Amino acid sequence: MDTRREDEIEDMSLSPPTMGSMQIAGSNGFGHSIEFMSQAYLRNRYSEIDIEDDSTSTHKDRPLPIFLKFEDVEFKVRNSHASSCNPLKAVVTKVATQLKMDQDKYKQILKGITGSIGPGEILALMGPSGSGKTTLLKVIGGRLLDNVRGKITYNDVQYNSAVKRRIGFVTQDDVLFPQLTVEETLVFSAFLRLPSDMSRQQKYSRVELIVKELGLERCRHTRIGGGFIKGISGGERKRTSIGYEILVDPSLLLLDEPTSGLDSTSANRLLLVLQGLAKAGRTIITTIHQPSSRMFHMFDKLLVIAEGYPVYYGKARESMGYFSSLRFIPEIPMNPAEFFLDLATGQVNDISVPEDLLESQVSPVPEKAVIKYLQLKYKNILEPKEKEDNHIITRAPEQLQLAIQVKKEWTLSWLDQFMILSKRTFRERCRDYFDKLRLVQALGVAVLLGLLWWKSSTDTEARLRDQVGLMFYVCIFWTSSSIFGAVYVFPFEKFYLVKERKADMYRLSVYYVCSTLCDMVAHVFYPTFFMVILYFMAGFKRTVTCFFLTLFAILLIAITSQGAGELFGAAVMSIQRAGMVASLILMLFLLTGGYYVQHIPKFMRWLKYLSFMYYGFRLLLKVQYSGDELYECESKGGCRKLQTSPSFDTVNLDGGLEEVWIMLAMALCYRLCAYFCLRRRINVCNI
Ligand SMILES: Nc1ncnc2c1ncn2[C@@H]1O[C@H](COP(=O)(O)OP(=O)(O)OP(=O)(O)O)[C@@H](O)[C@H]1O
Repeated sequence: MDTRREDEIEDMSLSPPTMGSMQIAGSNGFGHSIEFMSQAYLRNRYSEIDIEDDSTSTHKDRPLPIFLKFEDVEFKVRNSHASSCNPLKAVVTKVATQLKMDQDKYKQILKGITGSIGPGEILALMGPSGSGKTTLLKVIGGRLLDNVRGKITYNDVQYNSAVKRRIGFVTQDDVLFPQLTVEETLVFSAFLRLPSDMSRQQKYSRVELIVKELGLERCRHTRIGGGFIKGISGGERKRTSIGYEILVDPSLLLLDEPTSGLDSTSANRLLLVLQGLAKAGRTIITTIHQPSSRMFHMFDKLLVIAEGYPVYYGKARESMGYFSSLRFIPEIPMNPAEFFLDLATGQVNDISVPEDLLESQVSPVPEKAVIKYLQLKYKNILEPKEKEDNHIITRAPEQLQLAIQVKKEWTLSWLDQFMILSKRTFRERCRDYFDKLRLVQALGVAVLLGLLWWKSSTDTEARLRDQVGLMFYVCIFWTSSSIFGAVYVFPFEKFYLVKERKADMYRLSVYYVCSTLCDMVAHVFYPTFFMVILYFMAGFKRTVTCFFLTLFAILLIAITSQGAGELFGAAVMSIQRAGMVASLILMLFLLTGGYYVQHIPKFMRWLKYLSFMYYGFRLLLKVQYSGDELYECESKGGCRKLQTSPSFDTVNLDGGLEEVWIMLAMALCYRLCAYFCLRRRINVCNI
């Protein structure tokens, strides 16, 4: 057994090993990384490293070049399209589309967009808000597959799971775990995504290289943050998101608004990084709102979209010339991006317009007319461009076409994925602020209950009643605490899960098992601390067996409730609705738990058999009061010792195995249902 290997597993995200021959000398500054990036390009750095060490690249050579071509791409959605995570609506939409029904209810978002891009190039998608940039990016990235028309090819091959692995997608909102540091984020991603034939040392080195390439050294040990947690800056967050994607050396990198929220200097630096990545052989497409003139000149190609139609596609540096040739000329000095956006929204206040457009319209020219004019003009010149693009695409080498048709396989075995993901999940959940609050709450409530029920006994009927009341309260407390502790997990992690599943990082079953087990630690430890405090303060039966059996009953309640919480969360997948559903069901379980109502009418009796609180409470009673004595439980709560044979409503408190089996079966059943709900929900979710 390789002991070093074990140590590395233990301390995966701590100090990465030194890089030996790959150590990059120089300052930690971001500017230096850029310099480094261009040097990397000039010396074909990735290939050199492969020869020297083979430790930084996923592939033997530079990223497999991807020639992307999209022809006449159209995309539509139903007008009444609601939550994309609603499987029922998704199925109805799909069926309606296939039957070609409800055509008028569709909204056309992309209306015939054509273009192409090769390795080493950056294509900028520009257009006003709502014009369809993100949608086009998602269609190209294979994130929207239904209702798409047109042809999209990657080295002349259509989208498939092998192509998917070659695509990196940086979403507009950075989907990163707030509790992890920058380095942990990258290390865990590297361990989950890089192939198993790469050694740990090589994976660390790859992270190290990315950290340096993207100038993340200064914040590598800072948490990502967000919400209540103070974390890294917006620019650092964006660079971490890019690093997360380029870890696996994608050939096609798609970025949605990577500069949004950044100041112009940070945005400019980010684009320099992208330029470096493109020069290293990647194909890059980015949507961008208002780049500065300096940034604009870093793009190789430009696609301007207005209301879903293309109004310009071609070399970025020729774009001004194109609009001038149409006689759209700015009357005041304007940044090119600003000029194109004005045109794409049809606002021509400071722009002189062609005479034929002026003649056919009233003054001032309506916005719609400008957009229509631009679309028509673009259509007329589209033909020759297409021919030129075809020429580029058909030159894609044969071997690339073959190389991309690799069958999809998981990079790691189930167990390996489990080992890495459970470590990440545990670390991330342990740092959760709310989890710590739950522990404080549990300990506080235990002390409070202990003081209120100080040394309670079963000497008199009234005292017995008190103790039974305490038991039911404990039952309620752990049911609600565990349900609410679990119900938000999947709705909250939905976006992380969708993102990582789209990148094929791990199997859903691995995620589910890791999530359940890591959460279970809290669901086991917190009730244990709680019971240690409460049990002896409240004066329950003082025998070791009784203590452990009571603890076991509480743990069973907590674990079954956790399963129920997971199921409710996975079924609704929305933070607001999950809370509401959990409260309603909890109330139902509480009422039918056997304390408030015992003589439930026959037609409603089935409810109590669904309530695990009913079985949990019975189990607690049996543990505390089992023996020779028989107790009669009354409708107003409480039980009393019986001297004679039990009456009709008497519960025989011996045993308890039946309740244990029922609750174990319920815990398992809830989890199985939760897993299938999660699978169903996540597969139709989109980000
Ligand atoms: N699933 C959907 N259901 C309904 N409408 C949608 C859907 N997806 C996109 N749209 C609509 O399509 C249009 C284009 O959206 P898209 O997000 O692509 O625009 P965008 O150009 O990226 O905008 P922004 O710059 O503001 O991000 C918008 O009007 C949007 O409301």
